[in-house]
Amino acid sequence: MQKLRQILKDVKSVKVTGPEEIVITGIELDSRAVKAGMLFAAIAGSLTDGHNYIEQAIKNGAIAVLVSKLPEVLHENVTYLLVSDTSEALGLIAHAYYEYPSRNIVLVGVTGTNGKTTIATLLFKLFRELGYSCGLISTVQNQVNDEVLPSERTTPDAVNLNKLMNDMVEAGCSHVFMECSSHAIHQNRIAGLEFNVAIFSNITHDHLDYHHTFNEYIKAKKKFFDDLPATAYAISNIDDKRGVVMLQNTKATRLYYGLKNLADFKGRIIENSLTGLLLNINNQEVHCRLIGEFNAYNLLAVYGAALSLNEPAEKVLVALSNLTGAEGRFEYYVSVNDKIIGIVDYAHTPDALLNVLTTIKELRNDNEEVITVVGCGGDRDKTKRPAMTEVACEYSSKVIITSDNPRSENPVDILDDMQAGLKSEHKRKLLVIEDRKQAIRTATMLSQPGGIILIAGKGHEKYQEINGVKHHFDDKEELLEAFQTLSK
Ligand SMILES: CC(=O)N[C@H]1[C@@H](OP(=O)(O)OP(=O)(O)OC[C@H]2O[C@@H](n3ccc(=O)[nH]c3=O)[C@H](O)[C@@H]2O)O[C@H](CO)[C@@H](O)[C@@H]1O[C@H](C)C(=O)N[C@@H](C)C(=O)N[C@H](CCC(=O)O)C(=O)O
Ligand SMILES: Nc1ncnc2c1ncn2[C@@H]1O[C@H](COP(=O)(O)OP(=O)(O)OP(=O)(O)O)[C@@H](O)[C@H]1O
Ligand SMILES: N[C@H](CCC[C@H](N)C(=O)O)C(=O)O
Ligand SMILES: [Mg+2]
Repeated sequence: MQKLRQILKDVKSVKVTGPEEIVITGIELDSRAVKAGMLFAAIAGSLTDGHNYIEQAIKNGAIAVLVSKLPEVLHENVTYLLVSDTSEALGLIAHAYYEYPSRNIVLVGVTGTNGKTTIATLLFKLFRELGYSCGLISTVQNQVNDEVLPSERTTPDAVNLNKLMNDMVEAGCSHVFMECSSHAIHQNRIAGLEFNVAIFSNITHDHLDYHHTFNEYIKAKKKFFDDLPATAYAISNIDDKRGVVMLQNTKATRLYYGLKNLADFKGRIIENSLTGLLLNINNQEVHCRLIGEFNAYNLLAVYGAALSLNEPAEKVLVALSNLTGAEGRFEYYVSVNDKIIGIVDYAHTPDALLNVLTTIKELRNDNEEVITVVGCGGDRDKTKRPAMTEVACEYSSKVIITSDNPRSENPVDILDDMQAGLKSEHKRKLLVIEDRKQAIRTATMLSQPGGIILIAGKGHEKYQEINGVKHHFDDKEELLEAFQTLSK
């Protein structure tokens, strides 16, 4: 419950029509979920516009509405708040409604195409290990210290995000680590939040269904750094082509990490094996349990963030050496009889797939076969489909393409898209098995003893989404069952 006047304090230009001295009981951006006494925020979306549902919101009990254009007929007992950008105003209002949670914690945000979940999760685990009370907001799960909460999206909408962050403050958290997806930045879900540290991992091909061009996608991510205050630290990957540009217009203190170029947090890989990474970070050696060059970057980002928050290097390195990665990221299992290695990984972009497969290539012997099982999500960026198949074929001995959340699309159409323009030498490596369970079974049956199977794209996900229904499905469970069948 908050006074309207109080929560409008940060919205610069707002024209109020109707009663001003009111108290609201909550904020909603979906008219269907509005309850008595709430403020309804009308947001223009990709499918429809919240402005079309103002009447329904009022019928459901809204006493205030946030709009960018006034409806023709106004209700006397409803307060209309006219602003130029409702999604930005909503961010500021939600932050104020939940008593500015970001001001009461150290807030670290991570953006980039790949690595957000890994970096945010490692930071959460690291700071827990260092003795802090912490919150995590991520694709896999949200967490308040040891309490695990389900996560529906990478970054929740402004209302749920501020509510969750406020719960974290109330639970005594001193630090919160969160992923900031490009959708979230673009839709102002994080507007008004005061970040202490912002991290950029990398930018490659993804989400062009939403951002349309690569430049728009870059601009969306860059906005995160442009909006930082001068007191914050902006930490970027200097080896990424866009690593410097990302921080070009930030007021924050710029810091860089990297393996190749000169950087504030400079790493070198001494050894990279299936048991982990031996790294040299700023002239100190550390052995970490994560695997692959891309994880060396993630670990450097984590190290940089911890040092910028004044944690001592020695303590950070000791804690880092104990950490495991996030669920469903390069998790590997070995079959009992045939010593087949099965790897479950969330790679769902061409770049992530390339990274994972080149890492596997570095770690295996030349004579070991690699079978990749991969699919592409329905209602998502279609241009990545053939690119993912090409990468999979280039770096695997055999590829089985299959379903990965077809959503409202016909799975066969997605599989067709994945084969568009495929070179003939790649076609020869390809099997098409729509049913993901069968695809995983087939991979284990085709695998030679000592071979490697990569199951890519779903990682931690526990479902297969078909026509709006989420059916239980777990790559790890399927892999282990297939291994058991093999050993019978
Ligand atoms: C593409 C995208 O980001 N969509 C988000 C967006 O929906 P939209 O623009 O399609 O909304 P819409 O359906 O057009 O409706 C517009 C507005 O009208 C309202 N409405 C609609 C119908 C009605 O009867 N009443 C009503 O009030 C809606 O609540 C909405 O506020 O705004 C909605 C409200 O916040 C979000 O729920 C929705 O996320 C959907 C579920 C989604 O799938 N988002 C994904 C793509 C996403 O955000 N992913 C990122 C990154 C993923 C990654 O890590 O790679 C994430 O952060 O999770
Ligand atoms: N720094 C990195 N660079 C490139 N690829 C990476 C990096 N870190 C992880 N990956 C690959 O990308 C996959 C996704 O990693 P992660 O979940 O950490 O990224 P994310 O940015 O959170 O993804 P999403 O946007 O889907 O939530 C991993 O399973 C791995 O294959
Ligand atoms: N969280 C991201 C990646 C999902 C990866 C894959 N499993 C898919 O469903 O496309 C998204 O919703 O776009
Ligand atoms: Mg993520």
